[in-house]
Amino acid sequence: MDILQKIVQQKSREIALKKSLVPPRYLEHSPLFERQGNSLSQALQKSGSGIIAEFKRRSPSRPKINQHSPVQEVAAGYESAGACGMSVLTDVHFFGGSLEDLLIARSTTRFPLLRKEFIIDEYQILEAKAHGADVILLIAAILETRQIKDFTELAGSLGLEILLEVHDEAELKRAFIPGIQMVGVNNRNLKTFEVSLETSKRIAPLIPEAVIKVSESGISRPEAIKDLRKAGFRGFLIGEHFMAADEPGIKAMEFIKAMEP
Ligand SMILES: O=C(O)c1ccccc1NCC(=O)[C@H](O)[C@H](O)COP(=O)(O)O
Repeated sequence: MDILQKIVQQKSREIALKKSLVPPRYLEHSPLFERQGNSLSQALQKSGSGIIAEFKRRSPSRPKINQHSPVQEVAAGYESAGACGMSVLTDVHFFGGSLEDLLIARSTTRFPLLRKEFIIDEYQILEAKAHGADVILLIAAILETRQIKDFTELAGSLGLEILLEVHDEAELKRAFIPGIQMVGVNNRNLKTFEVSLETSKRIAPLIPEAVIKVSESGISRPEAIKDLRKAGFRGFLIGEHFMAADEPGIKAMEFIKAMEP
């Protein structure tokens, strides 16, 4: 069983339990359900840094990244560093994140927030809205095309944008549907955990022109951004490189300054 299959197995158990404890209609009572979303795709379009800075405590490829930084400090740091948005990992079991982290990030900042989660059920989309997300991630590798259509429709009705994540050409071909605002190419091979920015460059020309391209994972040098921009990318999702620092917000600020021409 590969890592995504393990995560999905765990996720199915968690969702069944959550649904029995908090029925979906209760999520709709969250005051955040009325909040108008803040568009990440527009923020990325308006040039700026293009950085989507991630809050990530640990991961299957790196068991200890940062156990000490409070999410409110990191969120405020990323926003004042000039990031276009923030990605918050909400998976508890494999990444040490939580929905509470998302809620705290929301209460601290105004910029767009991505719920970084392994979404396999509509319930998780309602949760994302109820906890202040502006964008959800849909991972092609764990979803049928039908589910991507249904989830995109539900997200749209709630004012949430979609970042569709692909790892290769076949996934892009099968999973991309109109209505998706952003496509993210994940540079991390989830079987070996190796990262290669060449994956982004290879897949970029196949992504429809009108869609915002995001390069995800393994970015640690400001010079890499120049290269990825040339390949057509407007967004750059960076987690480990910032979070491994003592002060992720300061690290992000230095990185964004170093990107300036
Ligand atoms: O990061 C992992 O080890 C991982 C393993 C299995 C599924 C997903 C995983 N990461 C999620 C991500 O997409 C990254 O957190 C994100 O792109 C940022 O990557 P990085 O800058 O390399 O931390």
